[in-house]
Amino acid sequence: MKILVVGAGAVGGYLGGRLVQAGRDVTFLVRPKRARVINGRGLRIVGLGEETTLHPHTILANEITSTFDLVLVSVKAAALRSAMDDFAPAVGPDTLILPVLNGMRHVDELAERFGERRVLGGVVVVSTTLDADGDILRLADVQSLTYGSRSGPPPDQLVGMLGGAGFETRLAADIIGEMWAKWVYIAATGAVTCLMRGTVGEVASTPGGVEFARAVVAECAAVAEAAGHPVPQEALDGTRQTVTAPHSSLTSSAYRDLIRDRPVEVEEIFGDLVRRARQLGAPVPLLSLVTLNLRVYQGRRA
Ligand SMILES: NC(=O)C1=CN([C@@H]2O[C@H](COP(=O)(O)OP(=O)(O)OC[C@H]3O[C@@H](n4cnc5c(N)ncnc54)[C@H](OP(=O)(O)O)[C@@H]3O)[C@@H](O)[C@H]2O)C=CC1
Ligand SMILES: CC(C)(CO)C(=O)C(=O)O
Repeated sequence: MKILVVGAGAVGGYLGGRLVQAGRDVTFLVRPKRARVINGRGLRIVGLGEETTLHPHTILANEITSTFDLVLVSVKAAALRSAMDDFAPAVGPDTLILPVLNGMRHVDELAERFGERRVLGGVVVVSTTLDADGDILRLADVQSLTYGSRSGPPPDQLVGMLGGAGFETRLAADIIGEMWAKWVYIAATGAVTCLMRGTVGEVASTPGGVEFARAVVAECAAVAEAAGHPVPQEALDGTRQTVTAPHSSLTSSAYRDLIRDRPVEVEEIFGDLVRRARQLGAPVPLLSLVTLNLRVYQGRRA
């Protein structure tokens, strides 16, 4: 079973790297600069006491000559459109496409381009970033991938392809519900950390911080509920606990991008949630505020 990982960044490099370690048939679709790094110093996974160097197969867009069984899409939202052009030749009649981007709207873009049936839903929980050397730096010991079909039959063939490779995997019956739950989690974590410019713990240990974080979670959860995908109580309690933990060093990838002056996935994580909330009549003053705040940031960068 041939897997093409599109984007060897923090998420794709980590999951793809684990699959390489487990002996799976993995190729990374990369752009020339990233190819030079990986072909020079290797694909390195570091942090939390680990220092792993791998030498995976890499390929550039113009070198794709065959199709793959699975395309794992792990680019940032802003790069999705050009990535779709790049990996299109790798998509054959039976290829499945599994995106792991945060948010929801990438699924529609992929389905519009490649067809509803082959585009799965995916939720990844890792905490990784690329360091100055281009190595994949692990920030927390969490790694899971939940995936599932959005409409067609369950993709049972992926169980063996992705399972047992050093990260948890789960084939979900309701992947759209799981994506909403993750969206609530990431939007809440992102809003708290980006708006307050601090870690979860810094916000929670400041007077008013816990109340603020709770209000953000309530807003996000109300949108999911209004959209017909209420977050299960246990997951919601977990999110609330995570974003109000006083000593937590947790941030979000949106916040990590913000403090490094990189583009933030503003529209995908926050703007799209606000848009849906308005359509559904759910009040979202805090999410509107973080969206405006980050749009100003994004505008200044442009
Ligand atoms: N980091 C995290 O902890 C988590 C991130 N996510 C989500 O996962 C998604 C990916 O994030 P993350 O991995 O952090 O992002 P990164 O920026 O670290 O990685 C994205 C990678 O995609 C590559 N890329 C972009 N366009 C192409 C292309 N056309 N062909 C090949 N490679 C391409 C970039 O390479 P280049 O060097 O060429 O620009 C880059 O290496 C986002 O939606 C994010 O929200 C979800 C959970 C956790
Ligand atoms: C799970 C979490 C919060 C890990 O960083 C994430 O998805 C993100 O930051 O994008």
